[in-house]
Amino acid sequence: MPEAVETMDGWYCLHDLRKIDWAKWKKASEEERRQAVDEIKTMLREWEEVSEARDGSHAFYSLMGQKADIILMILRPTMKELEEIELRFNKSKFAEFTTPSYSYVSVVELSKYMSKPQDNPEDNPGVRARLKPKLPEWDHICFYPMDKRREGNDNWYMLPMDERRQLMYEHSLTGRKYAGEIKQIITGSMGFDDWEWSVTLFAKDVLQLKKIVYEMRFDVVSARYGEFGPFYVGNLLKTDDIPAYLAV
Ligand code: VOV
Repeated sequence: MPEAVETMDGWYCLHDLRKIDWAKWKKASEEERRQAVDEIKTMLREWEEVSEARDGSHAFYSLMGQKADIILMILRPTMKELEEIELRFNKSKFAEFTTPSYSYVSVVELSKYMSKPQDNPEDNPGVRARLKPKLPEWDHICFYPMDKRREGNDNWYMLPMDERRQLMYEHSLTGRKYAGEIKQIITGSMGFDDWEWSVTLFAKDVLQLKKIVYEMRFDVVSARYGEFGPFYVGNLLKTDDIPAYLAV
């Protein structure tokens, strides 16, 4: 039986994607709109304080295309805290003008493919920091869920550990070419959501998102074993820019 790789798990993660009901938003009174904007700005400011205290992190972006208008990605030490945030957002004035379009529940995950058997990577402060990452405020985000294929001869879960390790090593070499251009957060979601992992990429230059995903398509681990869900791409929505984004 192939051996399962051990994972290290960090902060819990919720991706919450919503559409804005622009027709309803336009019909709302100026007072209602002001209240909704103030409330969302207050929430974000409070989350910025949580982030500064290193008790969590979040990202807020507007999305391109018609699948959704906004994405909130939030990281917290417990699932309970994620629930409180989701509930608070749902009960806010602003939520009255949104409809849910997609959500994803997972936990920041690093696997031990690259670590030596005698080492405990969690002793390494760099590894611990990656399990509780501060999400970068880079201009662009790309989010998608993915699986490893289990089909006939292309079954990731039937490969021996050494083969999987080698394929992950090759994957890491492609990834490293994008150091400084792309920051990736991989979260595991087996038992939590419909796909096995979520991939969230941050980029300063939006084109680098296309380039890394394209180049990785040729890594055997993606070419042969990768299956992908919907892709979402968007632009940073800074708290101070929210009134302009929502102005009608
Ligand atoms: C910025 C680039 C980048 C870099 C440097 C990088 C490196 C690494 C390393 C070293 C490791 C293994 C150890 C660990 O840290 O877990 C991983 C792990 C993983 N990756 Fe990755 N990845 C990147 C980027 C990156 C991308 C763009 C994708 C999507 C693939 C695509 O085709 O669309 C991805 C996927 C994953 C997944 C799903 C896993 C977990 C697989 C599993 O079976 O456990 N990843 N990844």
